[in-house]
Amino acid sequence: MARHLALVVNPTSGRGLGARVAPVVLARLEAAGLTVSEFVTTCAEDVGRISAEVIASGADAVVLVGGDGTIHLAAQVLGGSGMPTGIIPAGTGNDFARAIGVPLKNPEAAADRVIAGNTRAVDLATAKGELITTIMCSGFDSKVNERVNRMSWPKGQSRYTVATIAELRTFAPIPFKVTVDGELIETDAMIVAVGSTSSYGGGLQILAGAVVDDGLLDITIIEPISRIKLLQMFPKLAKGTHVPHPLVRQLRGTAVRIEAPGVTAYADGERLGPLPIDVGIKPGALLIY
Ligand SMILES: Nc1ncnc2c1ncn2[C@@H]1O[C@H](COP(=O)(O)OP(=O)(O)OP(=O)(O)O)[C@@H](O)[C@H]1O
Repeated sequence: MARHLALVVNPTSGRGLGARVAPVVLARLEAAGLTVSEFVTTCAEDVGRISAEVIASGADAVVLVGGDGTIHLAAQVLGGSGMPTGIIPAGTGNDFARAIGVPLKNPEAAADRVIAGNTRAVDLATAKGELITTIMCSGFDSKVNERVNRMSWPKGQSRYTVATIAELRTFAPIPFKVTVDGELIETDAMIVAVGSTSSYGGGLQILAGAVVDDGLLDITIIEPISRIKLLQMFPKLAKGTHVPHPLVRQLRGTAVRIEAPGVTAYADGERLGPLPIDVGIKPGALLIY
């Protein structure tokens, strides 16, 4: 029986990659005999609104063409709905797609996962009444994120490199209180990150080893290290080989509270709000291809 899919496209993702990828994906899905309705978003609000309309319309599945910001917006509606969701990576970071093993640079292969039709449920984190599809960061990384969002130049991934170097000049360790399932850790730290997937910033494995469907949050605390050592750690983050470092602490739990003065947390690359923030987990909240 032909399935009816809704293709929700953020044309601005990946500086226009979303718009370029969408026709390729549409053709692939239709060639496989699927009926596809395409919706191109014109603003951020469209992503949630269209996702809600797609669920109400009785479509069999939704396929998102976009990056982590698009997935975050759609997940607010699709999370807990039971709606099978396909992901076609078209962002700059694509960390959620990376976590669930979707081919990152081959939209036709990503579409083939939808065509194959196998689904599985993955966990989503929760904070401040929002669903988080990747990682909430606080500390050096959220300050870099804040700086990136203020920058108009350069474009793309290199903004992170420029912002990281700029932030390093003034950053000092922050006094954190991290409570994991009732156990309080008080420590100065450079970074406290929590989430259900392993990477942010386009593949930096800050939560190396996180499993997307184990019902647990992973937490990484990077305790005070020199600026030069923090900089040296970044290439290791890309491979996840920073973990054996004695000042990198990894924990798991289901309820996490993070407190620190003057820190704004970011989640899925978007501003979440000032600490303190309680993070929880909704096991199996999103059904993905
Ligand atoms: N037409 C639009 N439709 C949807 N979102 C839009 C639109 N125009 C701007 N946006 C904004 O674009 C943001 C970024 O989209 P997205 O995350 O998909 O791309 P990206 O930033 O290139 O990728 P990544 O987050 O993976 O690095 C969204 O969070 C949304 O706020």
